[in-house]
Amino acid sequence: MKLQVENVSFSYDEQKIIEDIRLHVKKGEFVGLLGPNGSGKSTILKTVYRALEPDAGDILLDNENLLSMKVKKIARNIGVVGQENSIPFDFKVEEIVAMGRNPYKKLFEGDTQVDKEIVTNALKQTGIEDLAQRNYIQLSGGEKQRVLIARVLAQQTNFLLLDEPTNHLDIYYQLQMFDLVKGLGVTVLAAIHDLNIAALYCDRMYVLKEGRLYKAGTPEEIITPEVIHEVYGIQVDVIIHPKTNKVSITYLPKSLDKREI
Ligand SMILES: Nc1ncnc2c1ncn2[C@@H]1O[C@H](COP(=O)(O)OP(=O)(O)OP(=O)(O)O)[C@@H](O)[C@H]1O
Repeated sequence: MKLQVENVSFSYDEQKIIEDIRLHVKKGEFVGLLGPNGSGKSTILKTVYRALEPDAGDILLDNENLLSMKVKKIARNIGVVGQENSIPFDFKVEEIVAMGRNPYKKLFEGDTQVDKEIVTNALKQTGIEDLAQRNYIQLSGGEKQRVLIARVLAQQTNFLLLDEPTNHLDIYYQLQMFDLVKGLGVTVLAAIHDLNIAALYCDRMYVLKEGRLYKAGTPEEIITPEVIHEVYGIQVDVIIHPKTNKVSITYLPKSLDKREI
């Protein structure tokens, strides 16, 4: 499943939020969206999962126009883990994960044995079997996030859109979740703040600045002291880590003595 975003723009009232965004994600690729707060990462993802309608441009999923695709078809093709964890009613965890199966059902159709096995498996994969009978509303931020990741796993789509999917998770679960998603081998477009995590998992990345694409490339091409300074205005040190063979970044705070930098 591949995605093409072609010259997409979006404004709230008169204010341009993203402009002329061109990006693509090849089948099986893990692509990161980076950029400072407010640079437009969520807005791009929202236009792809149709929460927002672009003012201009096209979005194609496997060459089919996503903007005219039926909602149920989109739900069978695209799984979304958004930033907000709110669920309008207080369902049990297991019920929320089972909602991942809805795109495959007719109205009022119950869960089949296969659905139940898929849900059990998603609970296991995310390590939340113990939470299955708990009420969602009572969970911590990180637990909620794992429930929503389990729901998207139960949805079994070939394409995932992730908007900072692990921002509430401790580092153990962050790595577990990214390993899990990477292991699925599906196509992924993910907004990620943590540059080290992005470098570990992304095949390619796009950097946004003030609603426009600033640069695209591999983690080695993007995560350089120059680019990070231009985009985030901070000093960093970057090495290729001998164990991971991936870019590893150290932040150099302003408070550090200039001579030490
Ligand atoms: N409903 C809205 N009405 C007006 N402006 C909005 C609305 N939602 C978002 N914006 C603005 O759009 C811009 C882009 O926001 P967006 O959420 O896409 O950024 P982001 O890169 O995902 O940021 P973050 O890293 O903080 O999550 C911001 O300046 C934000 O204030």
